[in-house]
Amino acid sequence: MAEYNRVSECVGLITLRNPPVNALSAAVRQGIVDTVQRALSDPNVKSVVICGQNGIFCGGADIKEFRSNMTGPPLIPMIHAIESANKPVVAAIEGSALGGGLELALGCHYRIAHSKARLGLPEVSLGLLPAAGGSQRLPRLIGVPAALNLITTGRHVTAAEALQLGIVDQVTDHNTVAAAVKFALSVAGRSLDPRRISTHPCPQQPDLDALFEEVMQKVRQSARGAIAPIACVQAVRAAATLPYAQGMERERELMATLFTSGQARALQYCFFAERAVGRWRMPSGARWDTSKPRPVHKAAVIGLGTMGRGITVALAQTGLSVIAVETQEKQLMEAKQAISGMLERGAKGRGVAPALDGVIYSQNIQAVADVDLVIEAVFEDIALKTKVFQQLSAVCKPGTLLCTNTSALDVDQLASETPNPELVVGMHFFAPAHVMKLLEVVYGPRSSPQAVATAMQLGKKMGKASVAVGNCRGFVGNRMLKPYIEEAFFLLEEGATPELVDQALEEFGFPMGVFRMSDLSGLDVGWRVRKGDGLVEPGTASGRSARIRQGRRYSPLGDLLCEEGRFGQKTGRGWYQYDKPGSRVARFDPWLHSFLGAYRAQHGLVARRIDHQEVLERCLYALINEGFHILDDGIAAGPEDIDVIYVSGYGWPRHRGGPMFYANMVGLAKVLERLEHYQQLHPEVPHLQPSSLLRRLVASGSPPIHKWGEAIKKLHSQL
Ligand SMILES: CCCCCCC/C=C/C(=O)SCCNC(=O)CCNC(=O)[C@H](O)C(C)(C)COP(=O)(O)OP(=O)(O)OC[C@H]1O[C@@H](n2cnc3c(N)ncnc32)[C@H](O)[C@@H]1OP(=O)(O)O
Repeated sequence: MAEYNRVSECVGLITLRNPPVNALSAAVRQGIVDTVQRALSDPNVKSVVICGQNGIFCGGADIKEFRSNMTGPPLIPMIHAIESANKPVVAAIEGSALGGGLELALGCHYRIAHSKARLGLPEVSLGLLPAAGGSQRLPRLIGVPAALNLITTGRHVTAAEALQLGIVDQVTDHNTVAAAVKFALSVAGRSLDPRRISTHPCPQQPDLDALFEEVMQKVRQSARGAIAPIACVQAVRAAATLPYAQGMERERELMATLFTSGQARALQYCFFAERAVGRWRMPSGARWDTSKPRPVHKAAVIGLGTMGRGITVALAQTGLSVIAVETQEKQLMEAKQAISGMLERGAKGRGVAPALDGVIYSQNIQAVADVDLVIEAVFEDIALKTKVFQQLSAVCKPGTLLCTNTSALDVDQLASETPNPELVVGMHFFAPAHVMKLLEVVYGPRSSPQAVATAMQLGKKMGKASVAVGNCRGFVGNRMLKPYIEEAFFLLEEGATPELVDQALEEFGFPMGVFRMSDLSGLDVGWRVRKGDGLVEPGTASGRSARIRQGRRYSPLGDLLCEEGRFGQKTGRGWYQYDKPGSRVARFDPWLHSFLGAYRAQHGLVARRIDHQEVLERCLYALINEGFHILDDGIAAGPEDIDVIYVSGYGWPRHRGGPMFYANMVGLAKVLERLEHYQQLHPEVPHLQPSSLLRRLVASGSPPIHKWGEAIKKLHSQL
């Protein structure tokens, strides 16, 4: 797993070999220990170069090993032996040097990077800290503020930034290993004392206490309950204030707490879940590895409202040519200006030229005749979308994929109105579409595997977490959101306040609770949907019957607020009040509280004390329960799909792994027991009725989440 060669007569070349990312598995660590020893004991070798095979230095510790009994030589003494070597050791960094990979490089005496390489200590995103000396060496090398920034965010830096920060000694555009070997020859015999980072003190920093206080405050705020970023600050503080050996001891203690934490498990689960969703499969048996995507060189977007503009930007930023169509001239001009601005700002942030020429604007749908794929993003109206799809079917060349950006409409119904339903898929983007990570790729029973593969590949190119899901009302994300929101409304009826519900959810880790989120997105959105469903009635009725609609409990609270013109932030009033329409700071609204009191009195409801635990259990378990229905229905292929959707699109705290992972952590039997408890109290609420899949999983001994797939298959085959 680490190959040894002597090159240029006197350079020992060690090559890490562990595809795909040369992770530091036990075998690789053993290989490094052995080959370093061999190089150091060979009198013909004057210096050593460490590189990785296949254009990648090292992706860090082997994350898969963390959940097993770790064997093999430990990283810290291995890196220490390299740093203590009496011959210069040079890291030749191509591709990535991340986590333990960068820590290994920091143990080397010199670092040469290819200009396209990326370096970073992303352990924080796995619920850990750089505990192979990284938290102690990096601040000594580049100073406390820069190290804090890198270690607490986990961000990857380019080779150019790494050079500027002083992480690497040289950047090359050519063969990195050749450059490193040449460099190693040039430094052979030089004193290595100044190159051993662990022996340096951290560069002086004025007002160290104030700096750490400020950073800790910022980190606590943005961490939303995650513990790793805080431990990272503490570890860097140890580097800044303690001798190296004591700093290492502190690093070890902090890591010991993180390593076994539920948060680390959750974050590592998210890492693998994000990769697992790319290996999609459909109930028909079609799969990612047997379905070839079509090439897409040219795409079109129809309708340039907020969503269409964001989608155009996201497509153009991948380098595709995009035809952007809007039939009204004024709207087309406004959209062109807005899209150009977004492209320019995006390009500035990424230090590249804006892809302004990549977008052609047109008022005429005929302009899309030769594109490979169209994303329709007109208003959410089935009649309008059907008309657009029929026009597209007539205009586009044969084989063009027709995608609809919808959050609610029936993709299959739309497909059935076109001559080639196999070419139709849904692409549910989230606003703003060029920023939000999530994309639900919705397939109907008639969508071809090739259409799904193409949409999934396009999503990946756009940098989205793309998840293939079946077609049903609300798809996965919004379908699960419905019971969550409804429970929040019921809690208000029973005595909670928007402040209490939001606080419980925000302490859990959501960036915003239900009501602040509803104020942000606009109460009228849900009102329109409920009206469409025939649920909204004039708000004069009172008593229990007014709160039962279509045979189930219903809370008209949201409708009543809308009748008052309280649509949220945009009107300056919603569940909270705002200084003026469009303001973002939610303030307590006495009107709302007396309205709730009057509402309860009118309906004969007596307010009771509701605590955070009840808020969490009712909102989250109702949402999770719907997730089990979705798995049972085959709408999502596995719990990872649901979890990625929730973490990347709905603000579910990543350090809690997603709703299904959370249920697994809490214990399926406990979730079932609490749902049964609330269902007994609220028999008129169907979404509290435990899903039969949840019951069956509990009855089969609550298998761990990675075995649910197997268990579901087995349970289905028994039906
Ligand atoms: C008490 C113990 C003390 C231990 C001290 C530990 C201190 C050090 C800790 C660490 O190093 S933790 C790991 C830190 N490294 C990372 O977080 C990097 C993770 N990887 C990536 O960011 C990316 O994979 C990449 C390296 C940038 C490559 O990206 P690319 O898009 O090219 O490929 P992917 O699809 O992401 O990955 C391919 C394949 O490889 C698997 N994989 C990637 N990194 C690791 C890893 N570090 N360990 C194990 N496996 C890894 C990934 O899951 C993919 O697998 P498949 O999905 O194809 O099966």
